[in-house]
Amino acid sequence: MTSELAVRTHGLTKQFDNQIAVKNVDLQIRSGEVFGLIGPNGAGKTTLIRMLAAAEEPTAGEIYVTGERFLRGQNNPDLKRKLGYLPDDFPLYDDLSVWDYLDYFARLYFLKDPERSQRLYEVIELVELENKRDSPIGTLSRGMKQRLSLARSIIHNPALLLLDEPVSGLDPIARVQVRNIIKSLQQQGMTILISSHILSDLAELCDSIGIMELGSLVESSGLQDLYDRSSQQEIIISTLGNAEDLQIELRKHDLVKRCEVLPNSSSGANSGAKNVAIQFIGNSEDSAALLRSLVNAGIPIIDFHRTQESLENIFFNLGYKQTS
Ligand SMILES: Nc1ncnc2c1ncn2[C@@H]1O[C@H](COP(=O)(O)OP(=O)(O)OP(=O)(O)O)[C@@H](O)[C@H]1O
Repeated sequence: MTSELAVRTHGLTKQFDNQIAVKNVDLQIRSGEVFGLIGPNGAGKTTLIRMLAAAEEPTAGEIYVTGERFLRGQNNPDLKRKLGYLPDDFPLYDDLSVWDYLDYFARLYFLKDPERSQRLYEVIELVELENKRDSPIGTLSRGMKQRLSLARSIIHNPALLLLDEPVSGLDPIARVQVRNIIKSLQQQGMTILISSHILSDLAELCDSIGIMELGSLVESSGLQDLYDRSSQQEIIISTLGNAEDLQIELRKHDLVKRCEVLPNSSSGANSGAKNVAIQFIGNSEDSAALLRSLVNAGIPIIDFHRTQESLENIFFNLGYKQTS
């Protein structure tokens, strides 16, 4: 991943009549990262994505994609070629076959044979629709249709892929398939912005998270940074010594907020060990420093296990409303 920015917006604003849908958004997405956009219904996610996709003209502000500025009121063809966009309601044509549908869009991007056919084979393999290549779209399951839409949005190998609710309405297996495709695309170097109400999916996929509320981007940071800042971590520490010695050492640390000796486990690899659960408010480096100091104090640690709060809990802890 490079530190170059794939997306940069400055003061991006969209007003519909009396309604400000997106308010003064400064967004930065690094090249090669998967950026998750979350927020309650009506927060402005779709409007923001539509402006980035050049499907909606901003009322004010600027958009740069891979350093190139969108010019207001112009067609920006070169810039649009860098973008792939999967809206949440893109129409499919039931009578067309998978191949003909993708071929149609490949031609719109002026892909010429033999590269065009090669690209079609490539994306059909990526979205695992090889055995449906000649099937009419109307006969595909919902999950297959969504994978086909994803294939359509990347047919021209865009630098930036914008996905608006790509897993909504899909069953768990279909969601995993879409997630795996997104991971493959990231490995190929694509930058991906994805909005979703399914925070567990985003937690698995994203490098960074942006939170929108009432049109504003109220949070934008690396996922790990968000966890470090916002989550109340629990750490389970197991010692071969006695629990009191461990507790005495733990109480010397300001970042340890609660300390509780757990009942002994009578089976498993750690049977006989004493387990202590602590509430810890530090980041990853702080927990590494805590472990180091316990070892240096001569406590015979055999396990030190951080549990991570879910992204959903963090979202609620930050005071935001239900997302779906
Ligand atoms: N074309 C439009 N005309 C008028 N108002 C609009 C239009 N599009 C969106 N809005 C309003 O802008 C606000 C933001 O809507 P948007 O669809 O961007 O939110 P969202 O975060 O994507 O919501 P959801 O999670 O429900 O998809 C809402 O109040 C919506 O009613």
